[in-house]
Amino acid sequence: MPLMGQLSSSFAPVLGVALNLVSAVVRSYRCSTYRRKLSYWVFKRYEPNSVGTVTALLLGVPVLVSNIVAQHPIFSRCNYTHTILILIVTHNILLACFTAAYRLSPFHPLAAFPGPACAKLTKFTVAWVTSKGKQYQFYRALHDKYGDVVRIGPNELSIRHVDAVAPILGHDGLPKGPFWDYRADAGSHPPLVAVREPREHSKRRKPWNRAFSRIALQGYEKPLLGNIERLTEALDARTNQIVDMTMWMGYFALDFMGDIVFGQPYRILESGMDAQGVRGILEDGVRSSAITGQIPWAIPILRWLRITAYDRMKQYARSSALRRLEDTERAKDIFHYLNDEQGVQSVQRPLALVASDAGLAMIAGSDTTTATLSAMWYCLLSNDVAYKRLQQEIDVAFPTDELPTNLGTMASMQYLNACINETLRLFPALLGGAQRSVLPGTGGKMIRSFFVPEGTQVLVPAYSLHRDPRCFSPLPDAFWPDRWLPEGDRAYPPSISQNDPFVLNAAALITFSHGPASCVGKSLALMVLRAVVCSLVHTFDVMPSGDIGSWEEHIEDYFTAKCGPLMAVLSRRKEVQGT
Ligand code: HEM
Repeated sequence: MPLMGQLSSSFAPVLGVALNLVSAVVRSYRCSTYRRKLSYWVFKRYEPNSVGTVTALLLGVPVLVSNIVAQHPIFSRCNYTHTILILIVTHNILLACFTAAYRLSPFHPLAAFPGPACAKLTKFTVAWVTSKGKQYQFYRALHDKYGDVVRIGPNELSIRHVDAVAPILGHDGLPKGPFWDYRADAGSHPPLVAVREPREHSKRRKPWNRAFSRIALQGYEKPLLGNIERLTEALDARTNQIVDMTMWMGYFALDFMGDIVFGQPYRILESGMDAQGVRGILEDGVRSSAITGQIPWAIPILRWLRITAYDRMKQYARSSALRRLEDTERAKDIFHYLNDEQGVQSVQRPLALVASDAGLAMIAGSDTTTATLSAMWYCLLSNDVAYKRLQQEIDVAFPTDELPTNLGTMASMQYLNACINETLRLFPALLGGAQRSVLPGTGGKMIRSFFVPEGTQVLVPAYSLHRDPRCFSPLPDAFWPDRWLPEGDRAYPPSISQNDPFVLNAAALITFSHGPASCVGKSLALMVLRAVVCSLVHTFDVMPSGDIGSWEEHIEDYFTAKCGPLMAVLSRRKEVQGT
């Protein structure tokens, strides 16, 4: 007998029983049409992701109908437990099929938007891509293939267009999306970045605005220069050896942020090692948060199973906050403002809330600064012409051998700031962009010429937008700081001519986001970037060690960028060549 025939004859009875079973279940379900329809309708209409609702729909509904279904003759040999199990399995298979069919169907509100079927079907696709750290490349490849608007989830769009920046992120834009859900235990306080309700967010941002006022920033100058001095000393002790610039930028960022957030540097620069494993705690927390943010309904389950690194990061922030409270000589650090130690507010902020926000300051400040500084070294070490030109500008501005300390002078240095802008463009620390939401009940939103239905999540993918030739041309993928200079000061590389069309759309630079939830620490970040690069380029000659060409390929995107090692050799400059 041919193989197919044998198979069909042996499987026929099994198949028959299985089909009979499914048809019995379906027929029995007809007795309870309303309940079956209820769960499908709820999923179809709301695609819920709260654990309670999902559990009720997946398990509760089959249990509810079990009494009726159990009467059917096909279940006569099954005990009650088996009947329930069969019902749960069949119910969920049917539900998954209906949901999948609906998400791919022309009846879905986002049916008109192109995208890969795997992303339209489930957010697990982006969660998986995120777990590999390649979200930013995934989005870019999708935009290159499908165009400016791509469906990246059942209910989510990525929009790569400068005209989408203001409607999504701006003052009349959209509130934050469910990426930030479940960041705090019930009754506890999410950090500022996770506050989705716009009025609450604006209220919570007030102490942050005080922490980054002009006066407050002046207070952070001394710790900044102190930590740069320690960084310079640590690198000076390692001149003519191979050092990992990413690692040292990370050590600096942690020490500095520890100093200005909690008034206590971790002294990692002095010891040359992260003995408490602070960097690991923060990196694991951010990575876990980036993945689970794609499937936020899973967070309570992971928390219940005690397997979320995000909570370890929160505990760490809390213990740092408690230590800071015991400090009798309280500096005017960020904690000072977040804890309202000036007594500006009529109501004292709860410690849990202050700890949550202080933890955010540590993470938001250190990860992003590390990634941007590493990227800046990569750009400079790969571009000898730019490095030399920057060194020359620094030498002119700071002609003595002393470490540069005048932060005002640095702010006005044209080429230094052009190099920083160009790094922020090519390597935004939040590569994928931040999610916003068209809330249910709002009737939808027009973004450019597209109508985005309510219940849709949207983002502007920073990395893809920053490399869009319609916004930055020529050489959108290359490090060319001159694009940020006035026309007369630009030097053109041989590959391009002065007659090539030039486009610089600064509105498309969203490294610090845009609008009411944009980076509150932007001024501090720029001050730090200028001071670190200025001091090190002034003091050392930094050379790449080996081939650093593939550094860019190893960047991982866990909401904030995680950069791989960048090996370099530093030598102390004999004397500054100032004029
Ligand atoms: C190069 C360095 C930095 C980059 C590229 C960066 C980028 C960003 C971006 C893109 C956002 C917006 C997220 C969103 O729209 O949902 C953000 C928010 C934030 N950043 Fe930064 N950041 C940097 C440095 C800092 C520093 C030094 C701090 C200081 C503590 C800081 C504190 C914050 C806070 C608290 C938020 C949340 C703001 C809110 O939700 O209102 N950032 N940052």
